[in-house]
Amino acid sequence: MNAPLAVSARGITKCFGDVVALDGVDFDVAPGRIHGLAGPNGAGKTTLLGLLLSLAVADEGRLEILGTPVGRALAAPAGVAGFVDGPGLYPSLTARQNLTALARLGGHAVGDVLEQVGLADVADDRVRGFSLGMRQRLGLAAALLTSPRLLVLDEPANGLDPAGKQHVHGVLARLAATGTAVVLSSHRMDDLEALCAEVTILATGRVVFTGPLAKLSAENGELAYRLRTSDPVAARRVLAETRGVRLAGTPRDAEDVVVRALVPALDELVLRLGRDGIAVRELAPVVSPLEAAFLALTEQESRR
Ligand SMILES: Nc1ncnc2c1ncn2[C@@H]1O[C@H](COP(=O)(O)OP(=O)(O)OP(=O)(O)O)[C@@H](O)[C@H]1O
Repeated sequence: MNAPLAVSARGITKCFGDVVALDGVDFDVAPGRIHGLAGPNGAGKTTLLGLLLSLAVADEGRLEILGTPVGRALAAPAGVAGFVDGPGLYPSLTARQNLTALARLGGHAVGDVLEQVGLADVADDRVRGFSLGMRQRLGLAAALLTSPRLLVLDEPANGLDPAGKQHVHGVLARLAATGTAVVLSSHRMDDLEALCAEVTILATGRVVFTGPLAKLSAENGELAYRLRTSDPVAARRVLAETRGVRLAGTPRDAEDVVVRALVPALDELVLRLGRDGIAVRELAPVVSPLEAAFLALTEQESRR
């Protein structure tokens, strides 16, 4: 028999008074997947993560976690770990003492998880003096102690420097490779693109996209690309003559142009430039496909 879905949500609705935080949300995550949750402020991301951690109960809908239907009790099913709104830590204890207090819950050795998140050198320092990024990593270590099969994280890269971020990404990727599902929210589209093969985009409590990132890029259509060539004047002439390519602006650096095109038209432009002896030195989307889709989809929703 196949392993059950880590998360299966159907028609989840959650209100706070008059505010509809989640409105009929359908959402699946398979084991071993890193699933990103994106959406503007107030879209419902934290509310959804809170339901996965059993910090709150949905008003309507059906939620199954690791194959177990979630009832009305505020108790997370076995195998779920994570945190929203920052990890709960004791500032007056050291990193090691914090984890030792939690380690009675089971699983891994404290030293091992401190090593995994890159805090071994500061294990015996008091958490009071920890930076935001260090606290985030310690929160992740606390979650790892229980060997979760579903890990839920709200903005895990918050406060992390680039090296710390890479470290945490590595930890999550290794965890997913062993079959743990990870659901994380982020406002950073580049982080989501680096980590997740699939995303859900929420806007005002509704799912406006859920599925593989590749599908999002394919559906998104025309993107803006920054183009740098060896001969900007001649390049402008070629692009004016190429069907399906539009000049969308000239950035501050006059060497570059911004063009809008679908991928086939862009291919044609590059081939023509080459045939005319104009070298393409740089060609990249101005905003990533995920960011472009995010903006387009969440804008549509807010106009409803
Ligand atoms: N405990 C609460 N009481 C009242 N309203 C709440 C509560 N929690 C969330 N809300 C409201 O529900 C909506 C969704 O909030 P939520 O925090 O889930 O959004 P979010 O996508 O995580 O936002 P952000 O990106 O700003 O963290 C918002 O309108 C918020 O004000």
